[in-house]
Amino acid sequence: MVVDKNSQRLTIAIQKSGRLSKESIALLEACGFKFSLHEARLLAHSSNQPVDLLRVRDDDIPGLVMDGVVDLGLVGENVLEEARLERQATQLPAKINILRALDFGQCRLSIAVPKEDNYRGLADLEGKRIATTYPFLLQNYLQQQGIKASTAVLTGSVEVAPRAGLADAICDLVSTGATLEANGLVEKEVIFRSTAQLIQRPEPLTAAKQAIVDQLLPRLDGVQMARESKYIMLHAPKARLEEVVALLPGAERPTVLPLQHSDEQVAVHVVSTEKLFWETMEELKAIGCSSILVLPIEKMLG
Ligand SMILES: Nc1ncnc2c1ncn2[C@@H]1O[C@H](COP(=O)(O)OP(=O)(O)OP(=O)(O)O)[C@@H](O)[C@H]1O
Ligand SMILES: O=P(O)(O)OC[C@H]1O[C@H](OP(=O)(O)OP(=O)(O)O)[C@H](O)[C@@H]1O
Ligand SMILES: [Mg+2]
Repeated sequence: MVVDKNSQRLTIAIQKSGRLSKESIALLEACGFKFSLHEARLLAHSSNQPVDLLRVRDDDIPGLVMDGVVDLGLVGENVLEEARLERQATQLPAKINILRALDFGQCRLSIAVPKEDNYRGLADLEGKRIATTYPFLLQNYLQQQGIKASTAVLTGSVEVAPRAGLADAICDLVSTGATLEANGLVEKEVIFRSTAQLIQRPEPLTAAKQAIVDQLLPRLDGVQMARESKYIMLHAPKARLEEVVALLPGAERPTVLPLQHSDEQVAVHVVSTEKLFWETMEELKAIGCSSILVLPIEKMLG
């Protein structure tokens, strides 16, 4: 399979199978692209747009985009930054356009040590060996902190390295912390915070491809904004309207409607840009609100 660099079809590289795969496809589909995916195939065509998906290991995505082999990529910032540092060190082109930070793939790259260690601070890592998949991000951090430590580069199962006698500490991705805990490790230093990113190759796109990106970005913003927002409807006592609005996060301009057969109560409709917690709903009820409905929003534009 060869990706034709001069094709008029916009090529987007995504992770084939892993933490970002499902959400990458779901996001592009929510933006209106239709794909028919065959598990074994690397390339998937969109049936309704001149767009192709290239499904690869996430480590390959930054290089493919930086070299202009594909036009766009969806990849974790951790993998992107690691590739950028590695390419800078080896004098390879490392330019990239970051188009958007995305709302999935949130994790952090942290240094963790065995729980029985009496870790007092970074200075304890001086002269030690740290196992990691991200040697450039790690060495960059250690250098900034003035610490000299060696690295053992592992592409997987980093968390077993201390027990296996391969390293004194690890530097790996953490989300819930369950992997560290299961391996008797404790998180000590967060060195990088990451989320998935939409990236574009550095050279300008053809007008036809640029037109697709110009259409994609507002749709993507709309999808992400809608995912964070809720449509809230409730009945509120007219006399306590100000208190009600103050309780609703991000709802500065509510629609207030009269209710038939009621002078004291009004209907309030708002789009709230933040999560609405049970506690807030209970407070609304306590000041006399009723029929409180919280609805998901599918799409938002302008
Ligand atoms: N626990 C996590 N929670 C949330 N996001 C994560 C988590 N672990 C990793 N990620 C993000 O998802 C990306 C992909 O993680 P995954 O574990 O699938 O990578 P991988 O094993 O290197 O996959 P590949 O086979 O494509 O190389 C990571 O680079 C990171 O940005
Ligand atoms: O803090 P936690 O919620 O436990 O998540 C952290 C784990 O998640 C990732 O691995 P993943 O589960 O994607 O599998 P992999 O190691 O096979 O890539 C990462 O490499 C950690 O091992
Ligand atoms: Mg990988």
